[in-house]
Order: sequence, then C-alpha cells, then structure tokens
Amino acid sequence: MGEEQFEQQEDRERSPELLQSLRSKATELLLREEWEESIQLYTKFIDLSRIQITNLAGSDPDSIHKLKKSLCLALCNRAEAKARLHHSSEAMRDCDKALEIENTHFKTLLCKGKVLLGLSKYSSALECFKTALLDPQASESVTEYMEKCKKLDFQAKTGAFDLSDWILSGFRGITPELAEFIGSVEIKKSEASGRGLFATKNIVVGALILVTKGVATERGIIGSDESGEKAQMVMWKNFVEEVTKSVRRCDRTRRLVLSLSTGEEEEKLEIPDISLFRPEESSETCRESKQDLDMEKLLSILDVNSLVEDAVSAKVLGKNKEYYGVGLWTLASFINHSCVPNARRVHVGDYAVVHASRDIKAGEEITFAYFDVLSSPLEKRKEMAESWGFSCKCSRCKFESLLSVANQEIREFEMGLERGVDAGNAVYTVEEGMKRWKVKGKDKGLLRASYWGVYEEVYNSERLMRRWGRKVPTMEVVVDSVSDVIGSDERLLKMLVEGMKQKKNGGCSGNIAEMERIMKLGKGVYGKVVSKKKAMKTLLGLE
Ligand SMILES: C[S@@+](CC[C@H](N)C(=O)[O-])C[C@H]1O[C@@H](n2cnc3c(N)ncnc32)[C@H](O)[C@@H]1O
Repeated sequence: MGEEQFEQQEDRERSPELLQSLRSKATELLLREEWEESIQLYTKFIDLSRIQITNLAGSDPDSIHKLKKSLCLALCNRAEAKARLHHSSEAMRDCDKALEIENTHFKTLLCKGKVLLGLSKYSSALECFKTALLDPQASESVTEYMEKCKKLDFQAKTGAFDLSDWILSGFRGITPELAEFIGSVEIKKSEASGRGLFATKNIVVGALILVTKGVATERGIIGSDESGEKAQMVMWKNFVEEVTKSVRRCDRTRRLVLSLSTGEEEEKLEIPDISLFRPEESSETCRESKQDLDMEKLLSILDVNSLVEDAVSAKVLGKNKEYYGVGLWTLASFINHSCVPNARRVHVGDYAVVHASRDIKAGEEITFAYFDVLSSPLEKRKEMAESWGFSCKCSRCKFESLLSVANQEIREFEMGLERGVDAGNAVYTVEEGMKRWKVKGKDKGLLRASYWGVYEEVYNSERLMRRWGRKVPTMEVVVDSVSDVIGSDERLLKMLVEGMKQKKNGGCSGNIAEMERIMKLGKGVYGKVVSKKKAMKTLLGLE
C-alpha cells in the first residue's frame, strides 16, 4: 500500500473525529473571516463526508442522514466564503449542491439569493428569498431582502429611479443601491467611428437611457500640486489592478471588457447584441477565467474607455468638490463623443446613470461630450479630440469646418478674441456676422455655443449689459438656442438661475415660464432621478 493510500485509509478509520475537528476548525475560520483557509478545510470535510456516505450506503440510514445534513451545511458555508471572495460561480455551484440535498435549506437559500442579487439577477434572487421566508427561522431580514429585490427588479424593468429623498436628506446615509437598467437602445455601426449606442424609441429630456455598475472604480481627493499628480498616478495603477482582478474573476466581465475598442481599426470590431449587457438575460454566472490576459490590449482599452466621474458631461451626486474618480462602465463605453451631445451622466456610488440631456428621436445616436463643447470653438475642439486620439466627425464640426474654410471674417474674429477684445463687441460681431454668413435657425446655437465665453461675460456684467444689452439677444434666447443643440449644461442652468434670482432681488417675481425653463434644463442636467420639484430646487440652490 502506498503512503497516500495508507493515509486515506487512516483518515477513513478515524473519520468521525476527523470530520468533527475539520468542521469546527473550518467554522472557526469562517467566523474569523479567513475565507481562503476556511474553504480549504471545508473542502477536506466535504470530500471526506462524501466518501463516508458512499461507504455507508445501504447500511446505516441514520448516520447517512446526519452526514448529509452536515454536508449540506458545509457546502453552504463554503459557498458563503466563496461569495465573500467574489467567486460567484463557484458559490452558486455549492449552493445548488446543498439544495440538492435539502431543497429548502434556509441558510443556503439566503446565500444563493445574495449571490444572485450581487449579479443583478433580481427576479431569480427574489424566488430564493420567497422560499426562505417559509422557513420558521426566517427573520425580518428576509423580508427586507425581498423588498429590495422587488424594488430593484421594478427599477430594472421600468427605469423608474428616484433619488429625491436622498438629495433632500443632504445625501445622508449610505449611497442608494440602484438596479442595472437598459432603456430603449441598441448597439449599431456609427458614422462617427466603429460602434455606437442608438435610440430605438423617442426619448424625452431627462429620461434614463441606462444605469450601469462599474467594472471597477477608483476614487480619491486630489490636490492640484505635484503631490496631486503623484496621487493621480497611484490611483490609475490601483484602478488598472482592480479592473484586472474583475476581469480575471469573471469570464462574463472579461468578454464584455475585451469587446471594447482599443481605438484601432474600429470598423472591424464586432457589434455585440445589447442583451449581452442585461444581467437578468444572461445565463452565465461569473466563472473564474483561467485564460491568459493580454495586458497590452487591456491597457489600450482602459485608455480609450475609462471615464472620469467629474467630466464635463457628468455630475457626481453626494460627494465634495475636490473628489476625483475614474472608472470603467462597459455599456457606457459604446457611447461616442459629439460636440452636439444629447446625453449626460450622473454618478451615484459605483453606478453611471446616463440620461437624455435633450429630446432624442428614435434612430438617433446617443452621444455625450468627452470634453468641453460649450465655450470651445472648432480649433480648440480639434485639439481636444486629438488628445483623445480621434478626429471628431460630428455634424457641428463638419458645419463649422465648412463655415471657417469659406470665412476669413471668422478667423479674424477669433484672432481678436485671442487678443482679448471687449466681450460685448465680440457678441455683437458674432450676431451681426451670422446675418451676413447666412447662419440661420438651429445653427445659430452652434456658433453661440462655440463663443459662449463672451456671451457669458456680457450677461454676467451689469456694465456690459448697460452698454450692449439692447444690441444683443436676451440671455434666455441665447440659452434656449444653445441648449437646443448641445443639450442641457450646468453653466446654462446656472445662468438662468442667477437671472431669476437677480430679478427677484430687484423686486420682480419670477414667472411660471421662467421656472419651467429652469426645471426642464435641470432635468437635462440631473436626469429624472431627481423627480421631486423640491429636490431639484435644492440642487439648484433655489430652496
Ligand atoms: C469609448 S469609445 C466609443 C465606442 C467606439 N466607437 C467603439 O466602437 O467601441 C471611444 C472611441 O470611439 C471613437 N469616437 C468616439 N467619438 C467619436 C467622434 N465623434 N468622431 C470620431 N471618432 C469617435 C474614437 O476612436 C474613440 O477613441
């Protein structure tokens, strides 16, 4: 007999004591949250119990029953430890094996429900908690889990999210947990480059387009000095490590992340079906991936697709101003840039909530601004797009290119701006110029957006308004025409709010139309997650 076989036979002979000791040690490790070590001991316990059950088959039903009961609990506890290590697929497998032994095992149902909840599979999780609730041990926490599943399932199906109460409480307490949601959108080939996200139905301003949880996010408070730069580099390194871990931990995440663009040959990229991004529709759980990871490719993907939370088209709710965060959200990574964007995002905890920043028609591509498109004339935007590694193909860039090629006047005007001409004179020159250049209708908003800096200066200065106020359009007209093309923007909103406050201070009461204009723009900036008027007013500093 070999040494190993001898040891195995010895184990078998003293198995009742061995099993007892393994079980208590594993449980102790579990309670101490030493997950890896407890998994190892539970694995030994599980293997040995199975051998015992086979050996006793047909002879001792009482002992077999007891052994099976302990096996079920061990599988459940190992599942718990695996879940804590984010090995969801293995945890699910252990839960299912435990439930094969006892299909109403309370602790296992609870563990499986929580794993499914973590995978955003809300209705499957609800089924587990419903069965668990029938157990006499069921406490209030099971009902709370059920309520949470129902709420998240409803959000995931309807997109009806509401953060008003959290806002009204001054963002007190933990960040609200959100469901993943995908609205009426599909991924298709884009005229801009590669793939893009498109509306399949009309979407009204503020309506949610998607809510998606980050693959990884990294945050910190970063100063503007040298130490800030260092801190930013450390954050980036940690972020890359977190993404790598998530990708290695789960083959579904890996597949989705690796489907993203590296910025090269986008025309050749496959167009994934939107259903791959719906957790509830995916039959996959998260299996650990054993394949090698092409780090060079992953780094290029992160370069092209990572988003900063405080970007110009984003708003972070519930955090202070110096806060800096970077993250990767797979579905949001299919959204191309446009200088006439129609969407924005709000960041809540690890979730990116993308909503319409103006009305969107069915078939239109969903876009947000990767960089500042208000206050940036064509040449500046070209530079910014270049630093992102692409040349922008949006309709505004095409329009302004054609206009500036034909127009020496615009070049002279821009040179004047660089020299620092009087803002009132500059606004007057643009407005008069547009008449000569035959810029009409919506296109006026495009140029006003490009030179927003001087418009803003004029409307913010009593002196300039006294001098130029009658010769230039009203602030409301300009804000309307700009938001019509570039969607809602915080600076436009601020301008309207300040205008209304000034009127109030001057003894005039704000009229209903003004308030409605502000609320509509507010919806475009924050999205319909702020559904209560009072919460919106709080955000706008009107309460
Ligand atoms: C986050 S990805 C967007 C999705 C990407 N088009 C795809 O197929 O996966 C960013 C990349 O898309 C391309 N892109 C985005 N907006 C663009 C635009 N307005 N014009 C040209 N290329 C654009 C650039 O190659 C950029 O590096």
